[in-house]
Amino acid sequence: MSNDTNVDDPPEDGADAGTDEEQSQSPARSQSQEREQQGRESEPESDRQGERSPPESDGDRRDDVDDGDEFDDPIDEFEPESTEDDDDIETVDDLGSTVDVDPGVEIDEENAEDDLLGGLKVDTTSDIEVPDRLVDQVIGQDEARDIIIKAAKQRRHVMMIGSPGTGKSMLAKAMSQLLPQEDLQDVLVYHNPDDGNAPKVRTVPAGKGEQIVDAHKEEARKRNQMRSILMWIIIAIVLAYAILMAGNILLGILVAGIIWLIFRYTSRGTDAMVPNMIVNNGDQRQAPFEDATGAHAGALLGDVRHDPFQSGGMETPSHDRVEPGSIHKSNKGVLFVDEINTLDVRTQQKLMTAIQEGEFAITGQSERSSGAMVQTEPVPCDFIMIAAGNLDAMENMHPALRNRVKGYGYEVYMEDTIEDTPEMRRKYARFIAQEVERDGRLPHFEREAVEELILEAKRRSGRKNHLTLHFRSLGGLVRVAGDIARAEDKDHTTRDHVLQAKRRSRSIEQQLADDYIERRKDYELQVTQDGVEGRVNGLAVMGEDSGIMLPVMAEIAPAQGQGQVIATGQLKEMAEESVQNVSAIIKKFSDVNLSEKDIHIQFVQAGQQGVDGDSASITVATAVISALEDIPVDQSIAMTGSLSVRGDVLPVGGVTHKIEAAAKAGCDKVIIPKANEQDVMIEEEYEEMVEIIPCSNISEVLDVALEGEPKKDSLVDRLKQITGSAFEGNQSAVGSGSNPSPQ
Ligand SMILES: Nc1ncnc2c1ncn2[C@@H]1O[C@H](COP(=O)(O)OP(=O)(O)OP(=O)(O)O)[C@@H](O)[C@H]1O
Repeated sequence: MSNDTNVDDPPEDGADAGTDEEQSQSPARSQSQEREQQGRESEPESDRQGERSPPESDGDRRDDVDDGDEFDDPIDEFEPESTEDDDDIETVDDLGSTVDVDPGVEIDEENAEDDLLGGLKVDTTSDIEVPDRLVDQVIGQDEARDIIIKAAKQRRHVMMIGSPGTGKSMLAKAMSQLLPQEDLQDVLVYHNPDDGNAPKVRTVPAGKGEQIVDAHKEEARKRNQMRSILMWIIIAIVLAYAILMAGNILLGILVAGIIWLIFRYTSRGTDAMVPNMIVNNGDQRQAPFEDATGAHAGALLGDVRHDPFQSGGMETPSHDRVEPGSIHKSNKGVLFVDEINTLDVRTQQKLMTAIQEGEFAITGQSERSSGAMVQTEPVPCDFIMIAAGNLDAMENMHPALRNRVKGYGYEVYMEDTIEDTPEMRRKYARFIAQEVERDGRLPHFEREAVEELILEAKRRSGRKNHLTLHFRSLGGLVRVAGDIARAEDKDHTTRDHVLQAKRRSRSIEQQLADDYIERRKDYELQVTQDGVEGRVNGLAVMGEDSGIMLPVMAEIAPAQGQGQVIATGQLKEMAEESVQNVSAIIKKFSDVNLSEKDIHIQFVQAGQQGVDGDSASITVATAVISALEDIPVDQSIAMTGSLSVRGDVLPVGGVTHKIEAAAKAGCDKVIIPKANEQDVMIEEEYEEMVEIIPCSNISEVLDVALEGEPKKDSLVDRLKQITGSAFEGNQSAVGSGSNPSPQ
């Protein structure tokens, strides 16, 4: 591959990509650049109407690329248009770092702390200014944002790991806006007269490629025109001679036909001289951003199409069949690969080579295709890779590829929540304005609608004083609410629209959970009244945002041999372990000889998914103790909490959704771990329906859940003694019904 200013001639040899400046910027590319220093170029014989230029040294290619004046004829007249004037995108030197963007609205600083909009004095989101640059639109993720800015400056690769919808691809796109546009190049592939299966490659400054192709086409057109004229003159002479001199018109027609055929088939050669522009950055206003998520080898690494007519003058020249891959299209820009672990190992290895070399030859990816015979000179692919994925992406990523990213870049973990501050709430209001503007059709949101969405962001965070950073799903809510307002032909989206949207945009898990609850009501499987021995209403989470009530039943039966704990209901590993922990406590404090008994524990209708996690261990303990002691459990209570082997109730996830599920199912009280008390952010409508009882040890749980007084020296009584001190201390919390509001 070569890169010089003699734009219309393919070079004979040499390999290059990048510039001296890039050399200092991208250590990953040092090998290719060393080669590039040695690369030589010369013009081919075929193209230049007899003109030849001697091979010339590449020297400093930066100069070559930037200097369009030395273009040879006939391209000289096609000076590339300057791209500087219309480049209004800031370069990395004036990035402005992570300075906060002014929302363009007055702020009531005094009341900012208590105001859900952080003191923003706005009536609707149309009053809020949306920043132009994508990097300024990113909310939260300060570390990732700083890294992206730094990596854009230093041309480093980045690996972003985190939950979906937290801004990974947004940051990658933002990075492409930060890269300098003036480095962009067009890539042309030329026919190689010496070896038809080894097309030559040349890079030229962005915008110049199109001019070269046009010039070649024009040249080819003129050449064809000349040939046509010549052909018709010869045919006319032949016909005239045949008629006038030989007197044989048939012979004349025959010869004319042969001449026509000869001209027709030999004319294909002139078209072959037109280069194939595989990367065209002529119209690019910013460095390219290529999303190669889930791309197969051809789309990622480039391909050469199959040619069904491989001979007889019908074939398509190999350079015309070359297709660029994402790695080539993202040259000087950003290659974004989400779920990088889904790329097969060979593709990951090739990607690694491309990163290392900064250039990668294109060949046919299918072994059976005629394209596999073709291999171009190396094509530049000096991209910055942003690899993204969830935590498991790291495990399955090729270790050497990860090592490349680590060695020449940064790794960053995306945050899921951010502290709730007035400044952050102002940014959330701006997020809604951003989403409305991006969509282009949604009515702007009224102040109350924004407040409701910020409340929802708090709720979805699942942590006190935090806001969720799962913006994709929050953006989904904005769009549904806006769509409802639009369908009603309203000028603005109101709080009511947001509430409707929340009901409408329930996740599949929420819809399933609601369906379960309905069905259980039909079959009277849901017991929420009276006391039942050995039965406890447990609570579980489905998906990310939905709770479900899951009864647990325990039965004690005489053992056939050695007594054992038998748990059914598709328990997963963690849940099984929690059952073992519970049985440890019971064995220790019960005077019943458990070696003679089997303890059966059933997770009733746990469903297809099975039970994961240990958040049901207080439920299991309560059910078993109730069955052992023959004390009924109050069925108006539901509970969630993990249990330590010493009887402490430990915090669990998803308490808000679980409490809401218990309320929906008809329970009056919900026992939760005391440590989770601050995470409760239930919807207003459920606040009146349930009393929340935080507990810190199993004794407190039993005290609330079991009906009637425990007998002296019973298991319940003994448990009270071991957890007595903690129990005394937390007595006040029990039954207090503390019910934190969403705010
Ligand atoms: N931090 C953020 N600030 C502002 N908007 C955001 C942020 N994160 C996500 N968004 C919004 O959510 C949309 C989706 O985010 P994005 O595609 O970047 O997520 P992602 O992390 O790449 O998810 P995935 O891994 O599923 O591809 C963005 O287009 C943007 O509108």
